[in-house]
Amino acid sequence: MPKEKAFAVEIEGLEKSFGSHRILRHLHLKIRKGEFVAIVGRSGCGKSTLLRLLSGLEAASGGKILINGAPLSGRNGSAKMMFQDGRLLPWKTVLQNVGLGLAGDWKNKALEMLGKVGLEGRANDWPSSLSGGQKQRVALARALIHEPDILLLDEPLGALDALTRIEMHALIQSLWLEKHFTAILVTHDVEEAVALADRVVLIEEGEIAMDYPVKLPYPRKRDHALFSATTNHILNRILGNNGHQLLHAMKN
Ligand SMILES: Nc1ncnc2c1ncn2[C@@H]1O[C@H](COP(=O)(O)OP(=O)(O)OP(=O)(O)O)[C@@H](O)[C@H]1O
Repeated sequence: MPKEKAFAVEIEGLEKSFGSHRILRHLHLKIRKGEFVAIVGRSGCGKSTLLRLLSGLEAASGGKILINGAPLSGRNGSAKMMFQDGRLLPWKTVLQNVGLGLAGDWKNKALEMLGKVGLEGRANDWPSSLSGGQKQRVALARALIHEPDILLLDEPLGALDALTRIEMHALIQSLWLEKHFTAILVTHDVEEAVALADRVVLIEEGEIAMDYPVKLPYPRKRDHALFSATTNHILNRILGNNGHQLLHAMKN
């Protein structure tokens, strides 16, 4: 029998309010080491808030978060976060951005990481000369160079065009398959969630309303017979009772 993997993240009864506005209510979620979990839900349901709580940027109003079995207090040193805007420093070169915060032989490490995201030729360029997709490749390299246990992805591909997104899915997936970090992705795009995640988790009214295992092999292929059926199933669940009619209307 294979040994069950330990949990990277255990969230127990998590609560978060802003003033009298309760965003997360008694939320429970466990994520195993190396899992890829996508978090979906309607705008404003608290997806980004949950990621900020996991990164330690925000403090909970109640409940517990355990990271690798230990209670989280303050900044989460096991996690790196990637945002929709790459947040590159414009006064540093691409290479310097990737090597930020590293000591010793940082240049060679940064060059190797840039190679993994396909941008070794742009090392000495300024971030302003890169396309949106290239900036996100640099942001991904900058996060992964620290070999974090956990990668928190807050809608990192939200501003990219559809084709670039698909290329980024392949890149993120191949790096995840190679490096075995735990990934937690917030996204509006259910297809993106199905393209990447082991599990798709829906937040509704401050709780986990659905935890759906995506049983498709890696590397994921969009033309797999079950790919669109899985996407539609999840979309229907998010949209509620009207979902089926809505999807049907959109397709006709
Ligand atoms: N610092 C804050 N102070 C007050 N309210 C906040 C703060 N941060 C978030 N909120 C509120 O909490 C709710 C959840 O916000 P959050 O950004 O987590 O939602 P989301 O699900 O990520 O939304 P979207 O999908 O639109 O990005 C929103 O109503 C938001 O206005």
